[in-house]
Amino acid sequence: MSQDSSAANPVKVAVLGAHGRMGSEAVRAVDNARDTQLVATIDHNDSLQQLLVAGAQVAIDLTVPTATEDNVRFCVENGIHCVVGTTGWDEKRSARLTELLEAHPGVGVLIAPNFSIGAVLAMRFSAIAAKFFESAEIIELHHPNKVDAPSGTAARTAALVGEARRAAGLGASPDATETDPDGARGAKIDDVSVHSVRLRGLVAHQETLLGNEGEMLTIRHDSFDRISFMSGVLLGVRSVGSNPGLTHGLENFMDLDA
Ligand SMILES: NC(=O)c1ccc[n+]([C@@H]2O[C@H](COP(=O)([O-])OP(=O)(O)OC[C@H]3O[C@@H](n4cnc5c(N)ncnc54)[C@H](O)[C@@H]3O)[C@@H](O)[C@H]2O)c1
Ligand SMILES: O=C(O)C1=N[C@H](C(=O)O)CCC1
Repeated sequence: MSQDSSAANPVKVAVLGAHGRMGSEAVRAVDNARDTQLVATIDHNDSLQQLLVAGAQVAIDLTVPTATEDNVRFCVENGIHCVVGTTGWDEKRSARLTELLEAHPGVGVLIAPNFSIGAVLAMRFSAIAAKFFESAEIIELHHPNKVDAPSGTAARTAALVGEARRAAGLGASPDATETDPDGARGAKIDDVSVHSVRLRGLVAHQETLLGNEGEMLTIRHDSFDRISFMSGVLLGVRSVGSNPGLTHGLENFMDLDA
């Protein structure tokens, strides 16, 4: 699945959002890997034309929900593959991107709600376990500088859990709450309650709680440091060029069934 890259023939990579928390870590990761070459670093107010001048083959987008769609459109229209970690890719945006990619065959875009291997596995484990439990809720906990809630990972996990519950003929989790004026029961995504905590000291953490009479299964993942996302970012960079069209989720580039 991987693009043919090597130290002698490195993939030319640009990082968008390069001054941010994730972007600066990605700049280091791309710079340090033997088979990738950092050719451009772009942040707010920099011109995307730099990508063309630098001959970028893959752009990593780690910006903000309001900017990511325009960035990706520019890249696709110019034949640059994209690895996207930025949140905000709802169904409408994804549908527009799929249409755009149909007009640009050969270009690949990976949208990865979470690049950490543990979080990808936690999402998969949650989806597998979901049909065996009467109740399911998600708690996501992040640093207080995060601009969106709930997290992209929690939204994706809730969608996977909701889909598995529906397929198994389960309805919404039992809940006798009659009034919830302040949203104490969380956001509802695919009939799954998602609770968002923002706390100084945290990076990115999530729990899927699954309950039956007399038991609870907790599937928890913790990213203590943004380095945890970098092997996934590099896997995306190495794989996206040989996977044209839209790929949703890093698990598609991992051998989870082995
Ligand atoms: N998929 C994952 O594994 C993963 C992990 C962590 C964060 N994220 C997501 O990545 C995004 C960035 O997170 P962060 O914590 O690094 O945020 P951040 O605020 O630290 O960084 C965002 C950067 O993007 C820049 N920016 C804003 N508009 C831009 C534009 N039009 N072009 C280029 N740069 C622009 C900002 O100036 C800033 O430097 C968020 O959506 C976050 O949820 C994803
Ligand atoms: O720090 C963030 O912001 C994160 N964003 C992603 C999300 O919203 O799921 C991934 C985890 C970290």
